[in-house]
Amino acid sequence: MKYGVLGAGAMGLRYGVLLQEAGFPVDFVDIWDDQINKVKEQNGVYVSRDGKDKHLVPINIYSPEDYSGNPDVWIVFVKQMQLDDALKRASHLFTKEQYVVAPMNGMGHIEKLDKYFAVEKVISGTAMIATVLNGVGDVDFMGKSGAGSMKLVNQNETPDETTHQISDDFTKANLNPEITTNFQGTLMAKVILNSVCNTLCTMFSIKMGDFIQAPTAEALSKQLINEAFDVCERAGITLLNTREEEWQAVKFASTVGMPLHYPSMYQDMSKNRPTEVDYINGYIYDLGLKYHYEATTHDFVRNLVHLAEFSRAK
Ligand SMILES: NC(=O)C1=CN([C@@H]2O[C@H](COP(=O)(O)OP(=O)(O)OC[C@H]3O[C@@H](n4cnc5c(N)ncnc54)[C@H](OP(=O)(O)O)[C@@H]3O)[C@@H](O)[C@H]2O)C=CC1
Ligand SMILES: CC(C)(CO)C(=O)C(=O)O
Repeated sequence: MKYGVLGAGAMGLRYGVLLQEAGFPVDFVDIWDDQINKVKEQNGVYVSRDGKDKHLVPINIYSPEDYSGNPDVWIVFVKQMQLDDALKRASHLFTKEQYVVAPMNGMGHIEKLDKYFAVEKVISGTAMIATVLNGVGDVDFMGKSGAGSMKLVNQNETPDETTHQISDDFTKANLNPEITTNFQGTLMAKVILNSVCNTLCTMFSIKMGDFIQAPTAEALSKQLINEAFDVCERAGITLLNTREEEWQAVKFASTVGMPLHYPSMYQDMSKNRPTEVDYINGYIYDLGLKYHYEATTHDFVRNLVHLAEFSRAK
C-alpha cells in the first residue's frame, strides 16, 4: 500500500523511513517549514541508531499546500496540540476511502480525525518505540533494529482486511504490530504509562532507566496508576492490563525496553516547547470529573509540569 505520513518529526520519520526501507512508497507531509526546507536542502533526512551510524536517507517531503498525492493510508504523528492545524491544512488531501493510523500519545485526537475520515477507517494504536529528533532533518531511532512494538486498534473494534494488510506492512517494516479489539482500553493503557514515565522523567530531567532506580519510583508510579484505574473503572473502560500489570509494564519499559530514553515530553520541555501533559495526566483528571471523581494526583503533576514550562519560558 502507499503511505502518506502527516508529521515528519521523530515518530513520523521512524515509521515512514522503515516502511520505505521495507519497499513501500511513502510521502511525508509536514506543517513545519524548517523541517521541510532542511530535508530538501540536504536531499533527505539524517538517520542514526542510538546515536551511531548517522547516514542520509532520501525522502519525499511536502507542505500540505504543495502535495497532491493520494495515499491509501495516512499515518499521523504530530503533537496533540498541532493536530487541529495539521488536519485543517491537509484537509484537501483526505478522502473517505483513505485509512488513517494515528498511534499518537495522549487522548483528544480521535474526535479530530473523525471530522475528516470515515469512522470505520480510523485506526489508532500505541507505540512503545522510542525516537528522538536531534534537530531539523536529523532523527535518532533509539534501540536496535526491530526494538519496540506497537498496537493497532480500529475505532469500530472490527479489524477488516485493510487493517490486516497495514499490520502485515508494519511487520515487514519491523514495527512489531499487534491488532487489539478493545479501543479505549488499549489507548488508555498507554496514556497511563505515559502519565507516569513521561511526566515524572520530564519534571526531573531524567532518563527512564534513572527514574526506575529511584527508591520512590514504585510508590509514585502506583499512586498514579491506581488513580487512573479508578477513573477508568468509573468511565466503564476495561483496560488491557490489571493495575499490577500496568506497573510491570512501566518497570519493563524503564528497565529493559528503553532505559536510555528521555520520553518525548522531556524532549519538548528541554527545548522550551509546550508539552502534551494536558492530553495525558490532564485527560485522566478531566475524565474522572465527568464521573464525579477527582484524580487529584494527576491534576497536581499536570500543574507541576505547567509550572516547569512557565519557569523555563521566563
Ligand atoms: N518520540 C517518541 O519517542 C514517541 C512519541 N510519541 C508520540 O508521537 C507523537 C509525535 O511526537 P514526536 O514524533 O516525538 O514529535 P515531533 O518530532 O513530531 O515534534 C516535532 C515538532 O516539535 C517542534 N520543534 C521545533 N523545533 C524543534 C527542534 N529543534 N527539534 C525538535 N522539534 C522541534 C515542531 O513544532 P513547533 O514548530 O510547533 O514547535 C515540530 O513540528 C506525539 O503524540 C508523541 O507523544 C509516541 C511514542 C514515542
Ligand atoms: C517511548 C515512550 C513509550 C516512553 O514513555 C513514549 O511514549 C514517549 O517517549 O513519549
